[in-house]
Amino acid sequence: MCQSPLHDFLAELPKCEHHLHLEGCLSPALVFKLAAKNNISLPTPEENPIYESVETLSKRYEHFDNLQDFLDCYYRALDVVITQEDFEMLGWEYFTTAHRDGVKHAEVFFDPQSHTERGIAFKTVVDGFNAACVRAEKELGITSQLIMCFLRHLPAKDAAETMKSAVSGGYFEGEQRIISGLGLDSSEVGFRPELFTEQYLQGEKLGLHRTAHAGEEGDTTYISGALDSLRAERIDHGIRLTEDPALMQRIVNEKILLTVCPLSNVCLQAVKEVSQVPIKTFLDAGVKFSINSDDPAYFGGYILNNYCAVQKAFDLSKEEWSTIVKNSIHGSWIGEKRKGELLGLLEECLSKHA
Ligand SMILES: Nc1ncnc2[nH]cnc12
Ligand SMILES: [Zn+2]
Repeated sequence: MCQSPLHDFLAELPKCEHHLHLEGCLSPALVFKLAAKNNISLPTPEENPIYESVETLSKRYEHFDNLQDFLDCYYRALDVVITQEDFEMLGWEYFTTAHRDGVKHAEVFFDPQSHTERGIAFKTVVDGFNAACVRAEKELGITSQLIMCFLRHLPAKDAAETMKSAVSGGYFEGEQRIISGLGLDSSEVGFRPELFTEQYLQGEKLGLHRTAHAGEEGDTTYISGALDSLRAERIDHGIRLTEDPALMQRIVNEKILLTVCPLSNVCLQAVKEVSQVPIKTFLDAGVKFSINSDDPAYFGGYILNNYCAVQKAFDLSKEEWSTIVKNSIHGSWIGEKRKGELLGLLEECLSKHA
C-alpha cells in the first residue's frame, strides 16, 4: 500500500490493462515450482549461480542494464513452462493478481515463438492461455483478449509461420476469436517495424487489431514506422514520442493510445525515475495513454504499483485520473456495451471518492 491519500481511490479505479506479457508473470517462485513439477534441472550454481534459489533469482531481477539484459533472463526462464496446464497456471497467476488490483478488462500479450522455438506446440500455448482467460471471466468477471506478438529479433519468415499456425488452428475465426490482435515485441533497435509489414497487412485483412512496441529504446521513427507500415492502432511504450512534437500532434489527432509502463521504463533504464516518464506532458498535450505493468514478475509490481508510482511522482488530481481511466476504457478493443459497464464503474468510484 502506498502512502498517497488517494491510495484507496487508485486501488478501486476500474482498470483496463493493455500492455502485459503473460510470460512476464513468471515469478521466481513459479520458475522453481514448474521446474520441480516438470522434472527440469535448472542450471547448477556452477553453471549459473542465479538459479540457486528463489532468493538468488529474485536478486538477479533487481537490476537490468537495458532491455536486452532483461530479455536474456526472460527467455531463459521460460524453459520450465511446458504443458498446457503450465500456460494456464501462468495466465491464472496474472488474472488473480490483476483482480486484486482492480483490473476489469485486460488485453494481454503472449509470445508463441519463444515456446515453438523450444519445440512446444502452438496449440499447447494458446489453449493454455485461453483457458486462463475463460476462467478469469467466469470466476473473476475480468474480460480479456489475447494479442499474439511476433519476436522482432527473429526473421519475418518465422512470423509468417506463426501466422500460419494461428490461421490453420482457427484461432482468428468467429465473432469471439481466441486471438484478437497482433503485437510486436523483443529487441527494438535494429529490428524495424517495417520488417513485419506483410504479417500486419494480412492481420488487418483478417480483421485483427494491431499494436506494436515502439519508442521504448528506439527513436521516434520506430513509432511512425509502426503507424505507417503496420497500421498500428496503438503504440506500446512510445515514451520517446516527446522528441518529435509533430508526430506527437499526429498521435493526438489520430487518437492513438499509448500503453505506458512506468516501472518497466525505470527497471530497463529507459528513464532514471518515474518522474521522467512523460505522463504530465502527455496529459497536457492531450495524448491518450493507459498505465500498465509490462512484465510484473520482473519489474517490482503489478498495475496498482504502477498507478501508485505515477501518483507519487506526479501528484495527479482525481480529474486527471478520471481522464486516464476513461481513455483506457475508450482505447480498449471492446464493444459499446462493455465500455458502458466500465464507464459506469468509474462513475461509481468517482462518486464514492468525491
Ligand atoms: N518491455 C518489453 N519490450 C520489448 N519486448 C518485451 N517483451 C517483454 N517485455 C518487453
Ligand atoms: Zn512490453
